[in-house]
Amino acid sequence: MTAPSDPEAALRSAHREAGQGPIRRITRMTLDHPLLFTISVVSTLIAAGLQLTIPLLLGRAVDQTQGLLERPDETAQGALLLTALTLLVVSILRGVFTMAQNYTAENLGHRVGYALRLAVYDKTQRLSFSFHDKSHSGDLVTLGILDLEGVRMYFSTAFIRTILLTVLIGVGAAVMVSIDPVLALVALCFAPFVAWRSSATQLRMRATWLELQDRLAVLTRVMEENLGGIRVVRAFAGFRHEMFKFDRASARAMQLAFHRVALRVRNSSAMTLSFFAAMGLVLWVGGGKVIAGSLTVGELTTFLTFMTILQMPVRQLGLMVNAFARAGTCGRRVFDLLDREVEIEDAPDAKPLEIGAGTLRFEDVHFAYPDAPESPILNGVSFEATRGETVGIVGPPGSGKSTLSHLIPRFYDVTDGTISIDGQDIRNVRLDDLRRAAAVVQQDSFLFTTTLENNIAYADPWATDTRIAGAAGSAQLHDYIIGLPEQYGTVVGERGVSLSGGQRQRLSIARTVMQRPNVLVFDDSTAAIDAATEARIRAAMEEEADSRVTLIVAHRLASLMHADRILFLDKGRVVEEGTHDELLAKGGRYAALHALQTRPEDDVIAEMEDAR
Ligand SMILES: Nc1ncnc2c1ncn2[C@@H]1O[C@H](COP(=O)(O)OP(=O)(O)OP(=O)(O)O)[C@@H](O)[C@H]1O
Repeated sequence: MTAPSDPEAALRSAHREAGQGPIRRITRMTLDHPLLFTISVVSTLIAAGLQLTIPLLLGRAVDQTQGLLERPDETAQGALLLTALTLLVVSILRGVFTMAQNYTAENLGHRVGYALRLAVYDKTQRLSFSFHDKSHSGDLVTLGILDLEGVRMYFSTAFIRTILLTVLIGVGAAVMVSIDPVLALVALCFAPFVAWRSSATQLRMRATWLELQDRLAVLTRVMEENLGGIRVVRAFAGFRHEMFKFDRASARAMQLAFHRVALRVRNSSAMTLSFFAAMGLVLWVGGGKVIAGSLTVGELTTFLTFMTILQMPVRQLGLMVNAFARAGTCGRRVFDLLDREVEIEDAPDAKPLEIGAGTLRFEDVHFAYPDAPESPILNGVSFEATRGETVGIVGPPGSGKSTLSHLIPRFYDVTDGTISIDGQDIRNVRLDDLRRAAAVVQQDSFLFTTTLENNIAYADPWATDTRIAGAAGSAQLHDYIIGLPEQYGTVVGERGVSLSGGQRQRLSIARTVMQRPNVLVFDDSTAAIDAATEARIRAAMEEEADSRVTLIVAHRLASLMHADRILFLDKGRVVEEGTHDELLAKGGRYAALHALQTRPEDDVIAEMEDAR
């Protein structure tokens, strides 16, 4: 048995027998806990055996009571007492072993669930952006909760139940046949019908459950979007339309729920009816045999008790079939994710990144997103920047500026060409080293629901207060933070204080600066910050700028015109390159953009039309 939480062992267990069928893999995972597995199976067998002796003991007790009524003596009384005591001991032992079986089976199921939950989380952290671009986060959450639950329940509801039901039904039927084959046939006539009804209904219930799950997912998505876009909804007075959308999804889910209830109730009534009909038949046929003297009252009692005991496992056959089907589908989804190839990870011979002069070089870089290989985004981009240099990247929307910056920390790999740092191809160095050395301040500034301090020190949780305050100072956020009642202890994010767009971006800058990267990329990350604050941020960072390469992607030329070199990107190609003054003198695309941003729009448009 592994320790209650041993992450390494859990991850190994979840990845065993990759590529095999889900049921086989889940069963294999349960075998990683041999002690729990053995206790659970042995307890199940003993509990089932003990349960099967109860009808025999009851039958014997009834015969002994009858004998006592006919001929009361101490021996008969003693025998009845012994049977009663045995019944008591058997019942207690059965309870103890059932308890052991339930506890160990649930315990084992939770360990399997823990291992898979960890492995799923680990995988989603490592899978490349190209995977996350295509996946809906809601679907991953569903997989991480509902599908894992289906797999977790496998051991107790499918595996152990199969052993229990096989022993109870198999041995129970054999014992009845050995007492009276004809009566056994009558007693068991309800079993095939109930087993069929139960299995068929459970499979139909499963199909409707999957549909209900889909409908609930739609409902969640409608709600998520509505809450996420609450400002848009209010601004466009979209309340009625949103209400209609929600009501339609909700009504569909309710109809399906009604259908499921009707299915369950109808099925349960039919099974109960057939069971009592069979019991009536046994009483009728068995009663006749008792009168004829070929069966004792005790034996008839044994039959009736067996039937009561067997009713539960026969009805549960459907649940067992359902548990296998559920574990199969849920397991397939979970293992498909776990078996997914991680496109971007350390090469087998990845080396530590060694920083010397800190030179970043793009050599004839080509790139297309993996899901659209026929639409190249970058077409032969080459440039070089050394420590202390600032490179500005500008160009029309969609020209590939953000894409270019995302290639540096290997969010995606180049399709062709090479990106290197100090001559080391970034695909050949350790990913952790690379991502510590090359950091991107993203366009969207994500805040974790925690304190400002934790948000800023995300990359280095052990950073001193002085460093955190220093980073916030460089990002021009320190003065705002110390004005808050809780200062750096203020909780931000969904359940905390709301920050403005500009403040979020400044926090994002502080977080990245904390990392002291060798290559720092600003991906349009000052768009929500006013020009004066931006200039102050730039001045504050001037000192540290000497220790790294800085790349600035921006639409506002004021953000990058101070750069040592500016690249004008269009359709994934560098169409102009030079300093601000050189590019102005050239009178090309950059100069036109500059004119547009610095002079009245009408003048520039008129000038451009004249030039045509
Ligand atoms: N994850 C993605 N998968 C597929 N295509 C993408 C993805 N991200 C961006 N693109 C496409 O790549 C092209 C370049 O996008 P990119 O964001 O790099 O441009 P950009 O120059 O930064 O634009 P903007 O100035 O508007 O931010 C666009 O056509 C965009 O639709």
